[in-house]
Amino acid sequence: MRRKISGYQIFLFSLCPVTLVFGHILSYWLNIDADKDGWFNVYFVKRGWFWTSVVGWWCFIRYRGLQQVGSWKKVLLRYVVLTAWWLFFTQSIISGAAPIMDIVFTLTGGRCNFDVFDPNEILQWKLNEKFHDTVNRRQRSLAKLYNVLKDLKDDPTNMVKHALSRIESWVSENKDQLMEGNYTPGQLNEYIDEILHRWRKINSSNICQSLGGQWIGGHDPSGHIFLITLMSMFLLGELQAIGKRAWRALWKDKAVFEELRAHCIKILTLKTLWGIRTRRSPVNNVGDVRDVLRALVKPPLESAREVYYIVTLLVKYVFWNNPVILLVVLVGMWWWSFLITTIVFHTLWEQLSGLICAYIVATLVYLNIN
Ligand SMILES: CCCCCCCCCCCCCCCC(=O)SCCNC(=O)CCNC(=O)[C@H](O)C(C)(C)COP(=O)(O)O
Ligand SMILES: Nc1ncnc2c1ncn2[C@@H]1O[C@H](COP(=O)(O)O)[C@@H](OP(=O)(O)O)[C@H]1O
Repeated sequence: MRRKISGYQIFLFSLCPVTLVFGHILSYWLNIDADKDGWFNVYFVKRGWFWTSVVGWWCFIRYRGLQQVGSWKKVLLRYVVLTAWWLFFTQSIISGAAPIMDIVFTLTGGRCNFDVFDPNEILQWKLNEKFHDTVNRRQRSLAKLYNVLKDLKDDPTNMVKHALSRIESWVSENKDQLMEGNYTPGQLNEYIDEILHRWRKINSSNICQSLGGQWIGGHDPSGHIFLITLMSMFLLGELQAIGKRAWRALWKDKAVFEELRAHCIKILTLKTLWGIRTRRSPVNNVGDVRDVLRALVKPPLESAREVYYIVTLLVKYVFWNNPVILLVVLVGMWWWSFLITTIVFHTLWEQLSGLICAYIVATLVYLNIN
């Protein structure tokens, strides 16, 4: 017999594909910049599986507890399947072997590139502006490349030493030395490339990045689209099981809002220095110094106490009693990053391959959750 798909499941299974189509359409109208090195990308999205695991498991523990062995074993199994797929697809877990996404990339003609100098500027010796997309990234990559080449100094060929001296002189902004050499920028790029590829098997984007190279040329399935699809479907998929309890808990605690309101009103109605009337001495009609001092010290202390109550109430309400709020915020953050990726990064085919690879596995896992 055919199982009925609920409205929630339609939402769960269509969120990422619909967002990809939506973002792709937006990309024709919008021309936005996204910072690859921004804190949100670096500390949240790029460590997304960590945040997703912590919030997902915390929600499960708070709403279901660990007593019902049957239920957490199923959750654990789903988590292990998704984690294993994420690891195989994006990380080099077996020493020397590349992750699936990097195997696809190299099989379709991609490689780690070291075109440091602009090959068209034979006399000028300019840095290749296409070598990494921002000045900061280029500088960081050059520093990495320099360190690697420096460690290869014992290489019998003169080439390495030559390349090394040239990058070093570039880094220290001494272009004159570059012009004196007998090489063209294009030849030097080739030397560096050859030396590094001969020295080490560069078969993953991680190794390439660690050497300062640029991972270009092949079909590069979007790691962000892949990871965010997997994370969103995990969080929203598990929300199916805890949703009702979470919703009830959210409204059970309504008294918290009254308490919060009372504390906010207290802060707003605290008497400040100019709100306090000092008692005047009947002898010389001068204001009482103690009143002034009290007015200086008391309001800040009382506000600090109220702020402390408010923060404690909020932390208890969100982190302890209603962690589903964290889950929803996290899904919102992943959705936003997904949208940005679809607008700014990769080709449509690379986005689609990232999506499909995560989507198929997550759909198989969550189609028969009950
Ligand atoms: C009830 C039974 C007990 C439950 C037992 C489970 C307890 C789990 C508790 C949770 C603890 C947290 C464990 C988290 C483990 C991790 O995942 S740590 C590693 C985190 N790493 C990431 O998140 C990296 C994600 N990033 C990427 O994969 C890549 O950067 C990218 C996004 C694919 C991009 O790749 P590029 O090549 O840079 O483009
Ligand atoms: N939403 C987003 N915000 C910022 N950077 C993003 C992004 N989506 C993708 N990127 C960046 O685009 C590059 C390709 O991403 P991916 O293959 O993971 O989809 C990565 O660069 P770096 O690997 O140089 O950091 C990644 O950080």
